[in-house]
Amino acid sequence: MSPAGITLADLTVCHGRRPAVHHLSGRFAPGSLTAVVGPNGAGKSTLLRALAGLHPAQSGRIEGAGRVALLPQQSSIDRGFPLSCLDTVLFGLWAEAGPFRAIPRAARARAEAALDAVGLRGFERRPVGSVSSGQFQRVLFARLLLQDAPVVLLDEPFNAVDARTAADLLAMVRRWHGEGRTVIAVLHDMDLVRDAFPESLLLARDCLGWGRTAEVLTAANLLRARSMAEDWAAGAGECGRGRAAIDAAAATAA
Ligand SMILES: Nc1ncnc2c1ncn2[C@@H]1O[C@H](COP(=O)(O)OP(=O)(O)OP(=O)(O)O)[C@@H](O)[C@H]1O
Repeated sequence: MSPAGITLADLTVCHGRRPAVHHLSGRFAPGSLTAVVGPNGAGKSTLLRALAGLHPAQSGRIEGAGRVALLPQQSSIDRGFPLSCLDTVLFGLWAEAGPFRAIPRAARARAEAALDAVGLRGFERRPVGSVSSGQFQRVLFARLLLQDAPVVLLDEPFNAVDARTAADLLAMVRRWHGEGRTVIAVLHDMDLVRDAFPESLLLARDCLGWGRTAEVLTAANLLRARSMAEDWAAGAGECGRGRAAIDAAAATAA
């Protein structure tokens, strides 16, 4: 697996005119394992979607993301579609194969192997609407396995799963890290982050810290993130720095 690093250069990502990620600069080193943490509404999911190319930058740049595999938040997925577990895994190849091409037999075999690897052998034909939350999260991890991307983006991967499933999925995350993939996960469990994630990015729209987890997740930083969230609950403003100011800042830095 050739390692992929991702650089963010003064990245701002908006919903409408409101910034969800605000002038974020830094680098996910190749092969790093980073937790993205912060209060509700801090911009974590928006950042992941931008890294996956699903949400455009308002200003600034994302460099080097290349081929990524995204695990979206489970709550954002409609399981009402009559799709089988195997088809859901195969869905991961649509970006490469296109929606109207036949799925090669080898890909089907790989998808079956991926379901097997996450402990769901025999679930191939089960409709995704009929499996539990934890089983569905395993299906989504199987999809990531099939995608086999150098960058893996995980949005709250251990939400609504039991301890056994969380341990199995965390083992998979550690394996990806060991294989040299760049892994970025949105998480709320600070104990887990401190225990298993060497790097952290603390976001509250603005970046409050990015680096070694112990240095980022200080009591002072976490308190500041919380108070920023309380401030914006009263009403988020537009980005105060206009295009001209951004260009001037970039020119000064160059
Ligand atoms: N589709 C959307 N349209 C408008 N605003 C949105 C949309 N999605 C998110 N937002 C807003 O953007 C901000 C950041 O949302 P985002 O989902 O990225 O935060 P988050 O840190 O992932 O939150 P959480 O921890 O609750 O999942 C929030 O204020 C949210 O209300």
